[in-house]
Amino acid sequence: MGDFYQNGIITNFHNLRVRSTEDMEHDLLAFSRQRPMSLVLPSLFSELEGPALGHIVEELSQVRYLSEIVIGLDRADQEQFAYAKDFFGRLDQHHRILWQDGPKLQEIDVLLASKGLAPREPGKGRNVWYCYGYVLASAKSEAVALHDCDIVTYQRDLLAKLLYPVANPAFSYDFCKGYYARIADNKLNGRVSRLLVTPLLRALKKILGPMEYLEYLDSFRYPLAGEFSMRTSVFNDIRIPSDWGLEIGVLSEVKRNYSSKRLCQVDIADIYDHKHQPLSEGDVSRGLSKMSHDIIKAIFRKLATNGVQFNTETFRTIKATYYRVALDFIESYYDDAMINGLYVDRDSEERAVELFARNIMEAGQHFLENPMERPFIPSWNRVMSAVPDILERLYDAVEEDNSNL
Ligand SMILES: O=C(O)[C@H](O)COP(=O)(O)O
Repeated sequence: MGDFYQNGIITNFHNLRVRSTEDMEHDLLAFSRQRPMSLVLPSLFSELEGPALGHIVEELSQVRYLSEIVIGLDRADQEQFAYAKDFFGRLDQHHRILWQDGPKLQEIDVLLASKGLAPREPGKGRNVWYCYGYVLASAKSEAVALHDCDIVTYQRDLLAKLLYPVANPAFSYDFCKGYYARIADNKLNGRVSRLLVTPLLRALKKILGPMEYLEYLDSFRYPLAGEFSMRTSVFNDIRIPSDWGLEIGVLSEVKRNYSSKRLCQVDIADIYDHKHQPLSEGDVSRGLSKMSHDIIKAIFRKLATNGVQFNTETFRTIKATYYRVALDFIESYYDDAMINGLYVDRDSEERAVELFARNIMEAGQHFLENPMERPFIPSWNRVMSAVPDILERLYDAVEEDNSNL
């Protein structure tokens, strides 16, 4: 059994392992009458052929409290879209697939691009953004959860725990982030979260002194978790990055719009494993190197909007401080792994930290040279004011694509 520690910044929902999934689902079914719920699944076509998604669909088809499942399907041609319809046909719930590369959704993208409002980069952020647009358009839910499609350890209680805080009408939470331990094959995973994000936040706190934003980000136990839930209206007014800065960007935006009393995190799984990307040390456009670059930039950009001034010297100091903090973290992770009978490869941990330290300098330099770079997708509120019938158009396009589901 875990602990029941509260960090005093956002509410932490623990798993004290005294309640069954069925009992929680029973409550959720009752809540759904007052507060209907949706699930968004951002997926690459390749994930339909991967080891996780088949089982996720099997688990989901036992869930009774969802009004709608919205699948964002990226990188699929016509034949693959037809295959996807069949694949997701096993879901009992009302569900829709957004065929992102299909002609109808591309037409909408072209329309938005002509007004400078379309997401500029492909990726998960873009996929999620269109899915939320569809959730707003279909107006079937008041609470919406999102999780990745590569979770090989998926159990349906993950979804129940994730939705509960925003679905219970007696609670006042608008946003909830999931957390867990990433462990597989007797190893600690979660390299970017453990070895970049937390040590970088601690280094920034050392250098910049107390800052509410840094305390807030640091209060999340797994800031990069791809699993979160929110009241549907939250999405109207947030701007998300289209790149790997998505998770940090969402946390920053909900902080900007809501009191921290309305934000929370929840323990959603005992263990969690997913598809692992290579470190890609030699290539900043791929793998964890690209991911770390995007995340570092997202944090620096947000600090700049909080009044922090950066120059090359600041980035050098951040890099050096980060490096020292991260090495101490490696020690702690190593010992924590040992006491749990797990394994940590110190050499690859140190190589990851060296790469992230280099990327702090590079991302910092990039930030200085491109101060106006904005990977943000506009909020749906802005898009709806520029193209008043956009939600109807999106809804109709998706309905037509899914007409024979
Ligand atoms: O969450 C993370 O830190 C990144 O997604 C990398 O995760 P991994 O080390 O488990 O592949």
